[in-house]
Amino acid sequence: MTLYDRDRAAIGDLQKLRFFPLAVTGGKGARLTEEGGRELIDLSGAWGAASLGYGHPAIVAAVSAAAANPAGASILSASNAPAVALAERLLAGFPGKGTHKVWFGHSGSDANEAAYRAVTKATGRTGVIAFAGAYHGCTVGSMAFSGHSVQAGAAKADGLILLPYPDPYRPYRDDPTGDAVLALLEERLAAVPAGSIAAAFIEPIQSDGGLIVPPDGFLKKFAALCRAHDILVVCDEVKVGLARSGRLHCFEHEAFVPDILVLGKGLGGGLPLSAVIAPAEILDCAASFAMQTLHGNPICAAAGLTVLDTIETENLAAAAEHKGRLLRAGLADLAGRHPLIGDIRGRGLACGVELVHDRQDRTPARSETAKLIYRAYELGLVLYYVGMNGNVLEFTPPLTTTQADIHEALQKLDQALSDVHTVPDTVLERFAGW
Ligand SMILES: Cc1ncc(COP(=O)(O)O)c(/C=N/[C@@H]2CCCCNC2=O)c1O
Repeated sequence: MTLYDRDRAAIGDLQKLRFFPLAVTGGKGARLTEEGGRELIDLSGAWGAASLGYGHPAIVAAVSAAAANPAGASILSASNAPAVALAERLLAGFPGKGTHKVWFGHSGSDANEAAYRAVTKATGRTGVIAFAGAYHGCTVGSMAFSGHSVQAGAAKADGLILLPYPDPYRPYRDDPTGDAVLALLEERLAAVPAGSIAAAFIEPIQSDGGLIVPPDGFLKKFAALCRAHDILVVCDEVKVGLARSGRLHCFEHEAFVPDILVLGKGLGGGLPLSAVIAPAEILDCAASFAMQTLHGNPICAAAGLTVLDTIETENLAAAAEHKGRLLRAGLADLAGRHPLIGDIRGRGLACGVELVHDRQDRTPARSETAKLIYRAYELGLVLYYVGMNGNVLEFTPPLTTTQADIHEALQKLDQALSDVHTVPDTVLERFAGW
């Protein structure tokens, strides 16, 4: 039996989001090694979690040292040096006014859920604003204010106001500025009792909803409108934060500062680690309220400290900005030869390529997208798709990806685009995708 066959026999489908039979035995840099030794370039970086790629020497050294002399295993009932140091580092890099503190978790889901539960507890308000297409997590609490189609069946939060995300390529009410979304929010707020909304959750680039960069100025106007109604603004930067967008924090592109920042994925450099940075009065509103045994694990915290150090020492925000421009320029070159490419967008190394049947009517090319990433896998690329129409290639490679990796990946993608129509429909029957 192959490794993938053993996976199918031993691990349930519950947590699988599969597009092709990738079974990994190792990794180095931006490359994964399959059983049998084939190397693939990972353009997803494990959905953005492998921020420093695989086997980064600094991570290996930090995790090995922490594992050899672990400062306990949790922050719940004993403090530990790595977690305290990481909290201090995160606060030093957050420009929020007043006193903020940190909550540590394992995932973006538990962090968003903790943020939601804490703001409703601290304010006594139950309402929450969020966006269609938003993926804030896969726990009951984080699904309650997520708007992605994959969580459509989940129970939604009482008083949830779900807005269309301002998408310049598919603009709500044909308004590319996003002002029509703000007008809708004003209408929805007028229809609820004043002071009933606790917080608004927004991704500064909506990732699983289609790697959508909002129109310039939207985030700042959205935050101002929320604050005019005394509504806390929560930025979910689990995927696009921590240098990926070309700035340390993605919100910096819009010169506004959220009240609460949620981090995850790349914070752990491939280990399970998330964090919420929020005003002390929110995170001190109760004790033993949002806890899991291994929260604040010192080995994961050591990894987090190394990620932040490496972002600084290797200047990874500027690197992401530069390499992202190279990537998008290469994708634009491909668009000249492949009409399937309808739109190219992103900031830094958070890029999206929307595939359409026709550039005029922009009908989503869902089937071709699934076939393309399957063919790309056969050619040696790991690349997944996102979007409410399942037609947006998502590029969130390790921030340490080299220019040579990008060049080689673009060549393989060029070939995959040429080959899409050779991929039989039957291939997709084995993989559920989104
Ligand atoms: C902006 C944002 N916020 C929170 C989450 C949830 O993070 P976890 O999957 O670490 O719980 C995510 C997770 N996104 C999904 C994870 C499941 C597989 C599909 N691709 C993602 O990136 C996210 O993108």
